[in-house]
Amino acid sequence: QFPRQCATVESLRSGMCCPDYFPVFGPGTDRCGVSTGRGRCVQVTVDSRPHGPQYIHDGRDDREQWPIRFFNQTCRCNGNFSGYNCGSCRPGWSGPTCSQRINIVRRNLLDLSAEERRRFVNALHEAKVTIHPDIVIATRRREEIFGPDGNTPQFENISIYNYFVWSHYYSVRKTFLGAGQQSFGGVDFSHEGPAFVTWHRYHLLQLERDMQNMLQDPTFGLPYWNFATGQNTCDICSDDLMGARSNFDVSLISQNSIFSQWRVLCENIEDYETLGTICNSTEGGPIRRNPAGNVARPMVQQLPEPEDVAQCLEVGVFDTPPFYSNSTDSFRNTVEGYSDPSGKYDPAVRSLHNLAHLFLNGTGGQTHLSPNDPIFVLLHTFTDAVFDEWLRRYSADISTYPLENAPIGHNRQYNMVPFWPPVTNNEMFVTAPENLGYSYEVEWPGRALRVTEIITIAIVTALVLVAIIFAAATCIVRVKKNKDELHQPLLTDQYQHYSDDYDGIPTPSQSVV
Ligand SMILES: O=C1C=c2cc(C(=O)O)[nH]c2=CC1=O
Repeated sequence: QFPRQCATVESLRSGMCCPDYFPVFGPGTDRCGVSTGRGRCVQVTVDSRPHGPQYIHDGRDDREQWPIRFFNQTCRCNGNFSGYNCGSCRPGWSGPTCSQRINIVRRNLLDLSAEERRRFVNALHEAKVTIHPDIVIATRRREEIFGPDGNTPQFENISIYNYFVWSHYYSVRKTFLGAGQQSFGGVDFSHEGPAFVTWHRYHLLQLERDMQNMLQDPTFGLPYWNFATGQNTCDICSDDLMGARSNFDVSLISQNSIFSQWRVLCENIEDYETLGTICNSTEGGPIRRNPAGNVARPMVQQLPEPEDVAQCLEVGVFDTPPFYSNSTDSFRNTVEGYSDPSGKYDPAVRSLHNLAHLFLNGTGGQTHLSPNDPIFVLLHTFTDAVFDEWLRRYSADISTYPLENAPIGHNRQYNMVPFWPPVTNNEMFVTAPENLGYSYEVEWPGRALRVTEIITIAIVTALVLVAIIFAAATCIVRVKKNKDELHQPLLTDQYQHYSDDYDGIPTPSQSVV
């Protein structure tokens, strides 16, 4: 969440997090790369518009008006410069002056060659075991951030992949209300609201960027899992991809997969909730996964259908009041999966993204843990591909993205929790190829016809056929009539013939047909 340089008593006390880019003349002399025009240190802007009624504990949570409880000054970068010290480029740009356009292609995981699959799996594992070069995480709430002695900032190093896991946990954690009091769960900074799509988009961009830097490969792109197969099997759960099922325990991953060795972060949810602590970088047990194995909930034993994606893309309004998990006719609530694929809200339904999570039936199906299963990355790139297609089809119409009264964290101008430097939901509401430097190699299913459409087409076809038959019959009758008229001898000729050689028996030319 915060740059290592800012995890100090001085930085926290001053509220300034503007690290140097290249401090030739000593610390603090090149904040935000100011000496080379990269950026400068400015006041943080926070969203102070009202949030929706779901959150009732204002003043009790560090994530309110993010990131003001920790820092009120940050770098603002010029042009295409970006990052915590303006030392990197905005997504879609590269080069020493960030003036070269780049486009990263996100492909279907199943289309990767054997060598590409191997490289992707290895890259994920490297991210799991490589300490994040820039970022550290807070392991205590702001109230306790200086530690028991009041002078020891409570931050920890974390690996690149585990930071991805931790960010998701931090965004969904309950609000601690004090020892002996039940933590408040009616809060989620990344789900059940319009920020669902923008938050997860930035979450993926950040992992992709971190992995590009780690691999020193600026072309590295995260693949996607097209989970809308309608099947009751996980087609990417093979040992060359996300790991097959173990032969020894149905809910574990095969030992032939590196992912069987991964250990899960943020498992001790009861501790965090009762003690008011925060998940740290300590890992616990293995990833659990039992696709289609939830016998108690048959509805989540089958993945979404291709048709569901097609239908969801027909929902033309981005979000609808109350901008929550009970919104109806909302594209966001439909792709998130609280509405049925046509957009109708139904509390009993789980579809698209939610259904894919629940189908996994294990670590990947529990919100505070789900990114621990690497399938999360692929499930969300596909969800993001659907969002991007929606943005393309509807010209990124942001008019129904609420400026206020969305659940806390979800207003258009809210800085997404817990990212640093501050980035608003707004900034992710743009088409990816043109604005964020990546695109999806994907073909969208055509939409099957509705019953009313089938009936209309049948009626129109029948009417057209009747019209054609009628026209043809009229034509035939006319032609026949014309022919008859042509073959009808003139009366005078007839008289002539009869009078010329009449012998009482008409010749063939004289017979009347
Ligand atoms: O990790 C997640 C797990 C989820 C479960 C549901 C549900 O609909 O019950 N939704 C989820 C979202 C997640 O991100």
